[in-house]
Amino acid sequence: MTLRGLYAITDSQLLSGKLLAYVEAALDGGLTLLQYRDKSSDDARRLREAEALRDLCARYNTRLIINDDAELAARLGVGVHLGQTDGPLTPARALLGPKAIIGSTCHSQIDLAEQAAKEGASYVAFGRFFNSSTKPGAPTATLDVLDKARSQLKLPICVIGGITLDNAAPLVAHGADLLAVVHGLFGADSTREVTRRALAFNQLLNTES
Ligand SMILES: Cc1ncc(COP(=O)(O)OP(=O)(O)O)c(N)n1
Ligand SMILES: Cc1nc(C(=O)O)sc1CCOP(=O)(O)O
Ligand SMILES: [Mg+2]
Repeated sequence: MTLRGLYAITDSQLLSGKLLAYVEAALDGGLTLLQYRDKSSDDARRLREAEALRDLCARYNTRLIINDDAELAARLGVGVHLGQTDGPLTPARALLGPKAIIGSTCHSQIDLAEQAAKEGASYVAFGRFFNSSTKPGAPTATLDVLDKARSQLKLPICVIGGITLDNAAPLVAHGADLLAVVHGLFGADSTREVTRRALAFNQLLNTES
């Protein structure tokens, strides 16, 4: 499976009251993956919103990924992203089946990525590369790890953390396949601007490789 492109991630505060409109605007500009990320414990809302996003993504032929929650992903028949404390990958792969997309947070550690590959991850995520208002305390990563990852790993490489149109080019030049973005995409004043940014991210991915 080729996984390359813009990977939009939702944020419940940033997208409060405009989740579907802003996600559809991003889809209009082109998304390879969409991650539903809601850190609240409102299970009913999470199910409702995730179902709506699954149906929306299906219209655009974009794969939906649920953050943290393999059970919810299984219920909806979509993929999951798991961090280092979100449970093991092997049972998640068994639960979701061979075709599901499963992502793994590896911070800046190649050994974590090699382990994730062995346990059935579909892509590995490194970050954070820049200051992030969404997750300010995430451990940092540098371009060196991206170079190592590119030369040592066969899986698609995702980068995350403070990525914007102004700082993404070096990440692509150093081998990133997936640009995972929250604020740099959705922190916009209008749906039109979200679509413009998504189109521009895609252009950047196509010209830098
Ligand atoms: C694509 C992608 N990469 C990294 C993360 C971070 O996952 P995690 O470390 O589990 O942190 P939370 O997002 O759960 O706060 C991610 N969600 N997506
Ligand atoms: C959810 C998340 N994980 C990170 C990591 O480094 O693992 S950084 C991050 C936040 C990404 O949002 P923004 O694009 O607004 O910085
Ligand atoms: Mg997590």
